[in-house]
Amino acid sequence: LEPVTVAISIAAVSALSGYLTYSDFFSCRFSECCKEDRPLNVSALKLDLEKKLFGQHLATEVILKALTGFRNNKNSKKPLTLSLHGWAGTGKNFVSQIVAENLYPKGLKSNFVHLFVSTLHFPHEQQIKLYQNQLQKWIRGNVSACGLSVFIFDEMDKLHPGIIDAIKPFLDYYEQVDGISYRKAIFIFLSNAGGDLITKTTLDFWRAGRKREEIQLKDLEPVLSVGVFNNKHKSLER
Ligand SMILES: Nc1ncnc2c1ncn2[C@@H]1O[C@H](COP(=O)(O)OP(=O)(O)OP(=O)(O)O)[C@@H](O)[C@H]1O
Repeated sequence: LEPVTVAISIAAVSALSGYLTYSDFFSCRFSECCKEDRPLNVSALKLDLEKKLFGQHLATEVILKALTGFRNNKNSKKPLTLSLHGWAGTGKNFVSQIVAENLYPKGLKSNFVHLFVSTLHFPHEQQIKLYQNQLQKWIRGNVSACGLSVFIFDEMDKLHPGIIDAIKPFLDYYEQVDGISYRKAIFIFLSNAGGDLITKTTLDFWRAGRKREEIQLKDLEPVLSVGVFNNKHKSLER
């Protein structure tokens, strides 16, 4: 290449990138953008969880740590998977909404946040094959459009094992699946399973005169893994 040609190419490239940045700025101002590299505002998420979510010190701690680590890691090896357990009305959907809003201002209404409710979206056992295909297409299509897509599955305890099998390939350590990388995606699973075991542990702490805030994840994990995952959720563990 002659020097003049190079200079023109460079000028053209910098003008083009200037134009792209400019148009990106405007399009993101007026419509929603998927900014995979935008850093997570950790203080805002912390404040939101501490101010809005009541009595769930473990969920607050774990979610904050997991999301911060995941979003700060430029080389995550697999998607972030969070599994939230508890009785009805303990705030699992509420906390997912807080997480979604901290990733995308539109929260659950964002084009990049997808909420599935087992009994609503996958009601008929005889349609499992169709659901599997549609769900896999949906996940694939949305992650290829936005790597930082969020998928929330409510009522996991009512989800057909076939649907869990359809989700599983996206959760593993793969560089790419069919040319798409799922390593920046976030999957949140909500379940009532184990709610009774969590309540029993909490009651045991109370009977022993210990504070609720003293309960640690290690007090619940063994109980949940034996009581929940070794039972109904075998297919998620496989
Ligand atoms: N820990 C909490 N802190 C603050 N508000 C809460 C909490 N738990 C529940 N709520 C309030 O109750 C509403 C219902 O809770 P939510 O739907 O999140 O419960 P859930 O655990 O998802 O229940 P389900 O298992 O029935 O889906 C929330 O929108 C929120 O207003």
